[in-house]
Amino acid sequence: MHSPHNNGRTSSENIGKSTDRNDQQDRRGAEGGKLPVVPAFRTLLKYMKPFRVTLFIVSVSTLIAILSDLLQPYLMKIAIDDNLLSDKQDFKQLIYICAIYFGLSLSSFIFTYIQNNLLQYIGQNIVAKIRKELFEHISKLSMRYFDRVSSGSLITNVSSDTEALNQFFNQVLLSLFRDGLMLVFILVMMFQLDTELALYCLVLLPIIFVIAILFRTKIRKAYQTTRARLSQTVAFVAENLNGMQLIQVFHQEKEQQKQFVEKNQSYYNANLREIKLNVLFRSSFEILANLSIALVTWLGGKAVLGTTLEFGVLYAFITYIRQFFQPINTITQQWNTFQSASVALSRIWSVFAIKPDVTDELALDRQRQGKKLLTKEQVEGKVAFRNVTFAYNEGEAVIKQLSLAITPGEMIGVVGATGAGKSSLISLLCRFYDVQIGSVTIDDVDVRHIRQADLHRIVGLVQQEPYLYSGTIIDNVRMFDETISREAVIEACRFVGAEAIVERLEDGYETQLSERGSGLSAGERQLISFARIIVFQPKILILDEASANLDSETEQLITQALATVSQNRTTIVIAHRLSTIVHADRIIVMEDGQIVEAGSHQQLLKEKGYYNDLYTYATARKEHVVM
Ligand SMILES: Nc1ncnc2c1ncn2[C@@H]1O[C@H](COP(=O)(O)OP(=O)(O)OP(=O)(O)O)[C@@H](O)[C@H]1O
Repeated sequence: MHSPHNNGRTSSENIGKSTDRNDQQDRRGAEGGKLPVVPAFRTLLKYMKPFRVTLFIVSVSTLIAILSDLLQPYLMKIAIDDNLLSDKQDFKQLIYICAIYFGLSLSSFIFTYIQNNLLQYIGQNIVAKIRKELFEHISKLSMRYFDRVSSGSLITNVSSDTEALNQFFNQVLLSLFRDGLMLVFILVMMFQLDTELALYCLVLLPIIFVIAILFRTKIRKAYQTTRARLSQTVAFVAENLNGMQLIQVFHQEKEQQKQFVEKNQSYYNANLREIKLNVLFRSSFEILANLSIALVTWLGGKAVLGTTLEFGVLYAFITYIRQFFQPINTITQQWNTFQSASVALSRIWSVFAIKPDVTDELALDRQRQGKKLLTKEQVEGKVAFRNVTFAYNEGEAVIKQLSLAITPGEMIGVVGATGAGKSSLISLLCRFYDVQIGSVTIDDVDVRHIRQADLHRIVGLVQQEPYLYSGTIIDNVRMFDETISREAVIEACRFVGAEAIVERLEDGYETQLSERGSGLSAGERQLISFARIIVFQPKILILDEASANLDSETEQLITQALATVSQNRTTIVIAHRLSTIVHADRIIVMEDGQIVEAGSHQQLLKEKGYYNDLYTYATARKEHVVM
């Protein structure tokens, strides 16, 4: 039986399948780079708006830092031509020049520090905000979305894609700001010093651009391949961690390791190619820079010897050429970070663009029309499925024209062969999915007219494999809701009979649990989630009973706990062991998305149908039926 939350898709077969899905998604993600870059960054501007003033301070600081840097060679030129190589011997002016030089270095340091920190502050804030919104958005998406997209892909979206954005702010934006302005100013200074030499240097610009464009396309492709392969590797690891038990049980370790080695190798190859291209690109720039210095030394040197150029000017010029290549190098180096950021942005926005299938629209419409919404406080607990048809995939109905009316406080047991549609039925009541035909109502109100937040307070679900979060037992029972007191949690555990189990643990209620509920058996985890129910007091309780064989002591505890928590509460139990539901008010038997038998235990035995066969089989084997 599948729990409605995870849909039970964790077979080793499915691990492979969802990795394939992932591959497709990653390929789509890699192609995301082809999406228009401008709209992707325009949306980002919206996030930058609140930081307008800070951005202004960053611009001013950048300007001051650049000017401080660029005036230094000019100052040296004055020192060389007016003092060192002249007859004036003006020591006082030389000291002034040195003092100003030091002052400029200090100013460059201070304003670069301010600019870097402020830009980082803006970047970190925006990335944290996007990450938070992305997580919120993903948590609101419908189960249909999680059926399609693997968790590995989403982990990549929330972690590495937002990290790529982080680098965009730390590196690209900083470089565009600082190095772009620096280039312009260096050119101005060069023309100011000597127009002819400056024009020779300008000749290099087209060559630089040709090299940049040549490499740009190649590096971009290499980068996209690297990222797509990294996502595939991360997704593969995530899938494997989720399905580790199955992998070990089915001795799939070697096969999975083989697949991982292949993925790892292809990621390694892609990485190496990207690195090689980058190194080649940078080296080409070094050669060009050195070539132009040699050219200027040759041309300028001749002019100095012919006394048409002052030595100080040549010195300053050569310094500017070094400084000229550095920003170009940095900007072009940032090109792939920029590429990765635009791919990441496209992927992030495409997740944001997905709208949940299940929404509060109809409930909000009702509210707008001034009608009262159903909340937990008013609910009596009447549940009805009216002529419901539901399909996960179009044309493949798994619930077929099913009708079922449950009175407040009634306890219903649901049995049926695997795939009969039991979990799907309760998924519809919890509104993990919406029906295609018919309706599901609570107290005669369609669940689509109840706000999801209210619905999930009205309907409490104990899953087949209850999910436990990283945290203490107290946290897990009260679901991190600090308004619920520790005493209330302890009382709830006592009420459902989980007290003895908790007290057996070394740290008692403070025992740290993990995702897989470390140290607790399936039955014990269910008892903990019964305590959750008591704490949150839903009006309708759904129990997807654990299919694992429980020891008779835990099973007895669970049966007692169920009897306790189901009192005065509409309860639906998907039963794997008939012993749990023998005393139910009504038992329904499902087959192929329909109810084929319904009645009390005694009535169903008399009917001599499926239920009777099941029960006879169980008693003949003197064990509880596990389906
Ligand atoms: N998320 C899903 N996407 C597509 N098909 C699904 C999904 N979940 C379940 N199904 C299919 O719907 C049908 C009913 O499944 P459901 O889980 O409701 O049955 P069940 O009676 O609870 O079975 P089991 O006891 O094995 O969990 C099955 O054919 C199943 O393969």
